[in-house]
Amino acid sequence: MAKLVLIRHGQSEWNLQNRFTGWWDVNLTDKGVAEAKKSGQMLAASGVAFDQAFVSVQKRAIRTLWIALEEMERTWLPVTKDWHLNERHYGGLTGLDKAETAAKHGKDQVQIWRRSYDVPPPPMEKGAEFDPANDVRYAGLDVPMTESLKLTLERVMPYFNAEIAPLLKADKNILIAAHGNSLRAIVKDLFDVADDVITGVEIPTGNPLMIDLDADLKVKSAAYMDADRATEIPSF
Ligand SMILES: O=C(O)[C@@H](CO)OP(=O)(O)O
Repeated sequence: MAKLVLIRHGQSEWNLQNRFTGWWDVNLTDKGVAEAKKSGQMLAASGVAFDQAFVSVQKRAIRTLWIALEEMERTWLPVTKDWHLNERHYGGLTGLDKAETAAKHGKDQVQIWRRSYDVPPPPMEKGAEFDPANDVRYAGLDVPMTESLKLTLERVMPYFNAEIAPLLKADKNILIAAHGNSLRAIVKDLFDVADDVITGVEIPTGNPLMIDLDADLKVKSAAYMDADRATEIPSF
């Protein structure tokens, strides 16, 4: 049975400041670094032998993975970085304060932008302060201007199915370091979570979710490694 571990990056500077982040490339806080270290220590203690790791092209996830691999004495592990694992693009909300935005547009509207399955936030304006479109790492890509969870899933899952699923089916143990919503997309698909239920699934920062998968990628067991910071796992 293959093991798949999903780690959401440790606390980021904009998690701490309560700002919509999306594709903006913010760093980890000291607390985020500590969460990543603890993740690595728990993964080392689990004794699982990982074959490969995957990560987005955003430094909060890359650093989380690197710090965890350091703790595991596994910095030599093959790592694939790919933008398909990026956080969902937060459109025109990127950089704004979540509480101020709720005060301006109403809590309900902000909750729809944050957690509805298929309503994307207002699009990013071209050339706006936090528009990543001209970032060299995205050269040649049709960078989205906004993404709902549904749109995020539609870019994450074809990548997962093409690049990661075959490894899991071949019984390889895989580590993925990514983001609240790119991981929510993977969880939705693997656990077959309904559209109106996935919106209530909150993946904690820096807390590895260890999943056992059979050869058909059916979930056989799943648990957060740091039980004190665990959230509810969807049924399977
Ligand atoms: O700001 C973001 O990019 C995400 C993750 O931190 O926030 P939310 O909880 O609204 O999905």
